Amino acid sequence: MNRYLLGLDLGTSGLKAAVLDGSGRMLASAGREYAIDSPRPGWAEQDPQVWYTAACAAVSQVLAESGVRGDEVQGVGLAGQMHSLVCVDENGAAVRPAILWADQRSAPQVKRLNEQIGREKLAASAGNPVAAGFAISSWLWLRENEPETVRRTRFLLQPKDMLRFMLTGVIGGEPSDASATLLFDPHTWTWSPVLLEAAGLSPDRLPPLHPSAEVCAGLTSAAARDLNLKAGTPVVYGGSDQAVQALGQGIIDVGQVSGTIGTGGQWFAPLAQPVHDPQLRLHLFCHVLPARWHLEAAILTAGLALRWLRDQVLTGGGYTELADAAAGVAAATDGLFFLPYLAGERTPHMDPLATAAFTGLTLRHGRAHLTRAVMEGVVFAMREGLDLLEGLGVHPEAVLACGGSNRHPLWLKLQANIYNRPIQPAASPEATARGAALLAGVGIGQFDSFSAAVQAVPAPHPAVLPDPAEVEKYDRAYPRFKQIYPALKKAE
Ligand SMILES: Nc1ncnc2c1ncn2[C@@H]1O[C@H](COP(=O)(O)OP(=O)(O)O)[C@@H](O)[C@H]1O
Ligand SMILES: O=C(CO)[C@@H](O)[C@H](O)COP(=O)(O)O
Repeated sequence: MNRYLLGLDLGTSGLKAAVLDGSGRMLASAGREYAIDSPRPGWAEQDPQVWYTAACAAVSQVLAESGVRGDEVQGVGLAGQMHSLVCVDENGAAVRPAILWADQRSAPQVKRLNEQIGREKLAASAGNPVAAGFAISSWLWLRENEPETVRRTRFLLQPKDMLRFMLTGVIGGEPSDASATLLFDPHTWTWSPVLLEAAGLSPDRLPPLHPSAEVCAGLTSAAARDLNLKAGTPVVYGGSDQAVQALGQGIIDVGQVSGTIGTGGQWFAPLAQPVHDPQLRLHLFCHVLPARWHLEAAILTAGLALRWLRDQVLTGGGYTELADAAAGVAAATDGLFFLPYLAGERTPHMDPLATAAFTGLTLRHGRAHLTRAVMEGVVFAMREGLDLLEGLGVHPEAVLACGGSNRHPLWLKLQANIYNRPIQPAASPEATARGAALLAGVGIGQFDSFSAAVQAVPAPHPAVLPDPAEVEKYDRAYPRFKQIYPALKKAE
C-alpha cells in the first residue's frame, strides 16, 4: 500500500490542499476560494461551514489530479489563518460567524486592554502586542456587544481547530495558533492566567492543548464520506499558517529566516529561547516544533499595495507590465516615496489607524515612477521589520524570499538591495499546505524527526545578490522613508 499525506491550508481567501508522497514530494495541489463577509465597514467574518465545503471540494480535486486514492492517504495535517475567533456551543456548533484577524471592530477594546494591563505586564505575560482582530480583542468586543453569543459559547477556537473538530469530532488546540490569540503565555506554553482574567474567561473555555504534530483523532465516517477519504485516517493537531508555512519551506532551525511578500508581508525567524521586543513591535509566537519559538514581523499591506495601484489608480495594466516599466526608472526615484499603510499597520507602528501616502510627487512622475515607489515602499516597510529582528540578535546571512512577489525579478532585486543581503527565492509553491502534510507525516511516524520531514523540500532558486551602487542609494533613501510616518502623524 502506498503511503500518502494530505495537507490543508485554511487561508483567509481560500483553502488549499496538497498531496505528498511518502518521501514528502508534492504530487498535486488544488484550492477553492471563498469570500470574506463584511456586514459592516471594518468587519471581516466567515461561516466555518464555508471552510468545510471548500475542504471537500479541494480534496476531491487534489486526489483526482494526483491520481491518489482516498484510502491511500495515511495522515491529514492542517494549517490555518491566525488570530481569528470561532465561538462554539457545547455541541461544537458555531454560535455565530467567525470573527477574522482582519476585523477592526475591536480597536476600542484593544486600547482599553492596553491601558488596563500595561505594556510591561503584557510583555511578561504574552510577549506580544495586542491588535484588533486577535481572539482576545474580538472576545472582549462580544462581551460588550453580544451577551447572548457569550452566554452560548462553550469553547473559543481558532479556524483550523474548528475545521479539525468538523473532521474528527474532537475539540483541541495547539501552541502555535494558541500563542497568536493573545490568551496564551509563550514562555510557559499554557493559557495565560493574566490574559484570561483580563478577558473574563475561565481556562475551561479554551481547548485542551497538545503538540502540533500529535495525532488528535481519526476522521469520522461522515467527514470521510464527504472528503472521499477513509474513516479513521489520523488527523494531527496542525498549526498556525505562518509556522506551518515555515515548516513547508524547511525553516526549522535558528539562523534561517524567511521574508514573505504576498498580500501582506511577514518575517519569520525561529528561536531556541523566547525573546520578545520590549517595545512590542514584533510578535513572539510558538513554532510547530517542540521548544521552539519564532519572531514574526507582520506588514499588513505588502503585495496588496501593488494590487491597489493596479486596480484603483493605474487601471488597465497587469502586474508584469507595471513592474517591467518600474524596473526601467531610477532607484528611489527622484525623491518620490510611498508609505504603504493602506489598511493600518502592525510592525513597527501597531497603529490600526495609520494611513498610506505618496510624498515628493512632481510633474515628472508617471506610471513607472508610481509603481517603483509603491514596490520600494513595501520593501522599505519590510526592512523596518528586519531592523527590529536584528535588534533582537537575528542576523540572517541570506533571506529566503516567499510569496507571489517572487514572480517578478524587480521585487527580488529590491529586496536584495534594500536588505543588503542575498535573496534566495523559494522554489516551493503551496508551502503551507505542504507543511501541513509534513506535520501529519511527523505525527504518524512516517518521518522520525522534523529534520527528516523537510528533506524533500525543494532547494531555493539561485540567490539574487545585492548591487553595491543600488545598496548605497537605498541606504541614503531609507532614513527619509522612516521620517514619513512620524511627520504625517504629527500633522494629523
Ligand atoms: N507577475 C507579477 N509581477 C509583480 N508582482 C506580482 C506578480 N504576481 C504577483 N505579484 C505580487 O504578489 C502579490 C500576491 O501574492 P500571493 O502570495 O500570491 O498572495 P496571497 O497572500 O493571497 O497568497 C500581488 O498582490 C502582487 O503584488
Ligand atoms: O495575520 C497573519 C499572521 O500574523 C496572517 O498570516 C494570517 O494568519 C492570515 O494569513 P493568509 O490567510 O492571508 O495567508
